[in-house]
Amino acid sequence: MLQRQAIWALGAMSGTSLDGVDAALVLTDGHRIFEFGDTAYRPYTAAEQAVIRAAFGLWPGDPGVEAAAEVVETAHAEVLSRFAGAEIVGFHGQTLAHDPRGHGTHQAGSGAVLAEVLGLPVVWDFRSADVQMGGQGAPLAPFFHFACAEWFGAREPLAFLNLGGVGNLTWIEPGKSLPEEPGACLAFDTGPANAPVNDLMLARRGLACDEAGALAAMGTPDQAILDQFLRHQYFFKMPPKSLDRNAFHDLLPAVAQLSDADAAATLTAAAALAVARGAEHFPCPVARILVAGGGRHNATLMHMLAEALPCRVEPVEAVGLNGDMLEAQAFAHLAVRVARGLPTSGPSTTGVAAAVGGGQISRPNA
Ligand SMILES: Nc1ncnc2c1ncn2[C@@H]1O[C@H](COP(=O)(O)OP(=O)(O)OP(=O)(O)O)[C@@H](O)[C@H]1O
Ligand SMILES: CC(=O)N[C@H]1[C@@H]2OC[C@@H](O2)[C@@H](O)[C@@H]1O[C@H](C)C(=O)O
Repeated sequence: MLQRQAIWALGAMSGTSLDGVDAALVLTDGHRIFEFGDTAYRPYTAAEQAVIRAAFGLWPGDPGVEAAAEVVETAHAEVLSRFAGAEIVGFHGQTLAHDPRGHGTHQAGSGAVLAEVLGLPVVWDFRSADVQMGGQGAPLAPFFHFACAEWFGAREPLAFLNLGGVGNLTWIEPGKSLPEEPGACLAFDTGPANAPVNDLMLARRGLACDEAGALAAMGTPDQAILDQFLRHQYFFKMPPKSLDRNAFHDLLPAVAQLSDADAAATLTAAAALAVARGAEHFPCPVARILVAGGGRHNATLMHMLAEALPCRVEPVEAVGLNGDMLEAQAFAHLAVRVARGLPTSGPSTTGVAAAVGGGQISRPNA
């Protein structure tokens, strides 16, 4: 593999919401993105979701983990074998447990199994090395975000916001320096994003989410609850920082007395205000925040973000990116970085002691 040559890499991500597997082709040399290629999505069946969900919080060797890994491998093999032309695969797997200061990090699914099935080198286990060197093991998308900013010709500082179960921000100063050098990127979790609203919708309405933010749009946020929310110690920590998923466990009980619409409005406003608090940590202001992840389909959340932030808030589609595929594309790009010995995280993105190239590479035996 020539060091400078761009190759087609195939990335795959199975997110925390457990809806399915996203896969995408990227032409990259590990530094620059030259082209985005085909994408595909393979939903999990309800039965598959149940097997994986039963293994949430478990570690390698625990009962139930092997079954979850098999489901993850089968779904990935199915969707990834639809593609032709890739030279390498970046396989994130499904995070079952993440405890950077304790056990470590655990993504289900073996890259070695996939390498055999696909007949391609597979880069996987992207997060362990970072955690072992004292990093948070997440987020890993920032160096890819940096390459995206260069790809669409950004000249001013900007930020990417991912609105999944939690929110995370990457602040970028394009052209400033290579992303492996501190100063060009700063990344951190903002706080809860879609997860509390989803939990509320499930508990009160039996629905998976607040479609387009329609319920929240009918309610009024409760200011006292929001004030209390913003006093949480997480907002006073300096980035890079990542969220303990249980850190905001008292948010849902706090809205128990509110009507469905007011509760949805309050939780949606909390997500937006958490992002605004996060933006206060940017080393310098940005003109725009580009939003990826499912939360950008929530019009009420997007509206509240625009109100809370002193800059433009736009879906990543505004610059020609695909907000549903960004994470899969990130692992395609990161796979090439790993194969070429380039770092995948650094002190300003995960808090790791020094820039580190995570991931192991499995090659087919034949
Ligand atoms: N049309 C919609 N209206 C409202 N919310 C939506 C819509 N589509 C997606 N969402 C929200 O986005 C969530 C899924 O987001 P996404 O696919 O980015 O999560 P994920 O990648 O699994 O999570 P993470 O990035 O935390 O791993 C859904 O659970 C829902 O809350
Ligand atoms: C441990 C883990 O799987 N974290 C995921 C999760 O999903 C979104 C957010 O939480 C982010 O921190 C990360 O994934 C993205 C792709 C990242 O590492 O950048």
